[in-house]
Amino acid sequence: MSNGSLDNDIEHVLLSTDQINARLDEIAADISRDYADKDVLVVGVLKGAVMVVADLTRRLTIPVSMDWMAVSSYGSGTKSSGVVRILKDLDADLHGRHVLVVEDIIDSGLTLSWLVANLRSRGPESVEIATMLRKPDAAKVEVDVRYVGFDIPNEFVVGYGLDYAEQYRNLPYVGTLKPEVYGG
Ligand SMILES: O=P(O)(O)OC[C@H]1O[C@H](OP(=O)(O)OP(=O)(O)O)[C@H](O)[C@@H]1O
Ligand code: HPA
Ligand SMILES: [Mg+2]
Repeated sequence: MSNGSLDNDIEHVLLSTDQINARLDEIAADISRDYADKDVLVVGVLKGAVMVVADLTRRLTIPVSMDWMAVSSYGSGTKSSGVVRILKDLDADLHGRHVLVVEDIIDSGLTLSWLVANLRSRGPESVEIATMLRKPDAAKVEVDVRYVGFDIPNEFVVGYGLDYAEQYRNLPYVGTLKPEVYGG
């Protein structure tokens, strides 16, 4: 990890801040239309989804509640362990609610397939998913996603909430890391 600018460790930029913002405008318009007159609970999945939830919900023109869940399947590495742990559960009761799960990325799909099954067992009216990024070539399980920001290649990415060893979440764009960063 460099001591200089945050940008120094980035190999190439996959999605610029402008691209992310333009896509957020479109998805927020879709969600505002689809959920008009519904009692929506936005569930943000900590920690990666913090940026997406903040930027997406501010663009919605409908009232929503927000709640947070923390699950982790990656630890500090770059591969999903497939074992999902609940680190923090929701405060809200899901009975009769329209739940919109917001994620930063669907990679193997293991986290969300597990999470959606878990949330469905709590009696919600509906459960849908919005994700900023998806890696179609990395899918180990199919997850039915209603709103997708961008499909990206099967490379490890950082920024816009996504971390490597808890760093780079605050990059305002999405990029790949230089190989020497993983070298330690
Ligand atoms: O589709 P998958 O292969 O399951 O990967 C996606 C999940 O992995 C990341 O979370 P992580 O466990 O790294 O926690 P974090 O959000 O705190 O970084 C990401 O935020 C998703 O929740
Ligand atoms: O590509 C990724 N980058 C960071 N965190 C992740 N969690 C799943 N996939 C990724
Ligand atoms: Mg992570």
